[in-house]
Amino acid sequence: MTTTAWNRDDFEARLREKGAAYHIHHPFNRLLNEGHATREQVRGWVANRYYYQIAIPLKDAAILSNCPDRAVRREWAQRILDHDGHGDDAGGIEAWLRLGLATGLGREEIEDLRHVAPGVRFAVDAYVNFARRAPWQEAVCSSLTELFAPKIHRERLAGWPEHYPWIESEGLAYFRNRLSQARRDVEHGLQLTLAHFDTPALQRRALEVLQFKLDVLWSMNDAMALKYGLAEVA
Ligand SMILES: O=C(O)c1cc(C(=O)O)c2c(n1)C(=O)C(=O)c1cc(C(=O)O)[nH]c1-2
Repeated sequence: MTTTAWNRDDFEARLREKGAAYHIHHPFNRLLNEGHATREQVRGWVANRYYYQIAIPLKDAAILSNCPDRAVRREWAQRILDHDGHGDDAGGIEAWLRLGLATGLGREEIEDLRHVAPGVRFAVDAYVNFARRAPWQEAVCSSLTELFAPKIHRERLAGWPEHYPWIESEGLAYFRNRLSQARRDVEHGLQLTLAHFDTPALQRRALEVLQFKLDVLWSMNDAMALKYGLAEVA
């Protein structure tokens, strides 16, 4: 067992190694991003992931409610505005709904959550509940799967127009917006995590927390694979 803490670079490298378990490698995500999904699988994914999208601001509000540091709250609050929208910006949840419409889903069937699989609901709720109950620094750390998200968004932007020409291209705006937002968010979350988790025990805990969040995303994909199958289009 380690008796001294990793320095910041080594600790960051350990966190980044966790990317090997990111849902980018899940068979259901591979089916989607390699272009083998049916329309029903694509629509099912978008409708289920909507439940994650609407949970993110609840999760971020839970972090704010537990965080006594005003400077952190000032910066973190931006995430809620990004998703819920503000002023002329309709926000990420609305962008996700437009993605759904672009795939041929109706707004009502997305918003009423009729397609959401129980396992997706449980996994997402576990993430929100974790943020409500854990020390705010752990909840911040759990957002660090976003270290790995720009790659998965870029894969969709690069591949989907060719794989799924039936999706109206404006629908992909969500992924474009997230490229810059995720970079900014992850920089903030990462600096907070590297500063706070500075003993061997805390650093081990940070890796456990990140694994928990990876498991949330992986379980969502398991539930979607069970519901929509892993059969490829011919
Ligand atoms: O499409 C994806 O694969 C993906 C993954 C993740 C993630 O890694 O948690 C997020 C998002 N997208 C995303 O769009 C997003 O807004 C987001 C916020 C968070 C978070 O934990 O605070 N993760 C993610």
